[in-house]
Amino acid sequence: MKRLTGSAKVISAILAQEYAAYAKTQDNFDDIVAEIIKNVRKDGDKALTSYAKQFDNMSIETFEVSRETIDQAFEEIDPEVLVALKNAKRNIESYHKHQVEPGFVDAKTDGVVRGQLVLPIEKVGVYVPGGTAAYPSSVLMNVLPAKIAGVPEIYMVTPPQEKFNPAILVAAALSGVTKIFQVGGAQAIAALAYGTASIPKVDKITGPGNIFVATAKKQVFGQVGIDMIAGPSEIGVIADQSANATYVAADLLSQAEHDRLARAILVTNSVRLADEVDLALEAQLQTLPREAIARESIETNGRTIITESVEEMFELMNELAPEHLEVAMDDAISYLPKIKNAGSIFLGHYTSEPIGDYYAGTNHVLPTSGTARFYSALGVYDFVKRSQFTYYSQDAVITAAKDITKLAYSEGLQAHARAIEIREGVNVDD
Ligand SMILES: NC(=O)c1ccc[n+]([C@@H]2O[C@H](COP(=O)([O-])OP(=O)(O)OC[C@H]3O[C@@H](n4cnc5c(N)ncnc54)[C@H](O)[C@@H]3O)[C@@H](O)[C@H]2O)c1
Ligand SMILES: N[C@H](CO)Cc1c[nH]c[nH+]1
Ligand SMILES: [Zn+2]
Repeated sequence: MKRLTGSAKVISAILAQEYAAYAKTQDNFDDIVAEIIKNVRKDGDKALTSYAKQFDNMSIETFEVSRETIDQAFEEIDPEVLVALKNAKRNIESYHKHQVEPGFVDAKTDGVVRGQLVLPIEKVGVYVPGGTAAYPSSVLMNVLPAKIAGVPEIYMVTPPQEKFNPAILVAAALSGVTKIFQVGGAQAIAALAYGTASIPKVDKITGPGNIFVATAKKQVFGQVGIDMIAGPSEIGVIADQSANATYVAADLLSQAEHDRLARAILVTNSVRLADEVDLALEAQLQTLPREAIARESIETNGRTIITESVEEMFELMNELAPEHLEVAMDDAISYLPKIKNAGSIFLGHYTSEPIGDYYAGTNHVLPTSGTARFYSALGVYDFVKRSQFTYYSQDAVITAAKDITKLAYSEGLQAHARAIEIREGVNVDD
């Protein structure tokens, strides 16, 4: 991988420059996606049919996946995959149940009740990627937290396929999706945001996808809610001389194989480890069925950053704010307090990132492109909203009236003051 060495300050400046160059390349995607969204708003299903032909090479007239096709998937699924899906489902549910927020009532002051209701969002659209790989695991990661939150209508979209991987449809049925539509890319996001004759308009869209999907979610934000920018996968590994180079290379490649635009970054204070990881990467790349994708990702976006100290390893990784962060060091748990920005953290030599992709129960829909500075892993909290409520008795209003009216007059807002004064019995015509 391309190597960056020097002081943390120098490397940080190089990374900032590289990021600025990368951000510029986004302009092109912005324009392509804006055009797709405009056409879906204008032509609805007709545009979806035309994009399915153009981008997925499929002739699609009916977007909803039929009950018979889903039933057939249960006949076809490998029984061991079915068991694994059910075990993953159990782990995802048990982890996400901790995220349920109860709301509260505060009634300590006489005549005053305040509180917060936590209410499920009513209609959610979940994107399940399916361009170059199938993602049944992403079905579970999107839908199960929505179900736990109590969302009544969950619409799943995924790119059309000549023949669906049965696990995608089975995962959708097991987790309780309302309807599945075969439509992918930016056009699927536009359809969920604005609605078409076939696809319902939803309140919020969640889920990961490639650069077209991530850019479309950014562009429809405001028309609908979105969970985050969950674009091409990323992995950052912090490793010292105690790390196993073969393991580190395998984990870097686990994310590189997702997408040519995926990003794998090793930060280490050991030149020996960096050299060994480079050798292991080459050896393992040659054996991967998705070598072309992984190689392009590693050669274009992969970086090995060599620092002088452990402190600098964490400082630089916190600046990168990767989607996934592995700490491949002895006593890894003790470094947790040094981590400020990362979507999902994997601690220790044996905690390989794919454990989280499939099985641990933590969510794999995660913020990318440095947005882990302010976004979190998808969770039950993404599928609810909070409504405040207030009750004041007449006595309570009279007690509070002086403060409220003073504040209203100080803002020059007489109608606000009047709304209180008439409840105190003041004659507002005076
Ligand atoms: N961040 C996360 O949480 C997370 C989780 C899982 C997967 N991912 C990412 O999801 C992505 C999956 O990508 P994918 O491509 O396999 O599936 P995808 O479903 O995201 O994208 C496929 C769709 O992209 C559209 N598309 C392809 N080429 C296009 C073009 N030239 N112009 C316009 N639209 C085009 C097509 O509509 C196609 O159906 C990867 O980037 C992977 O890293 C991210
Ligand atoms: N690593 C992906 C998130 O970036 C999730 C995933 C699903 N399947 C395999 N991996
Ligand atoms: Zn993965």
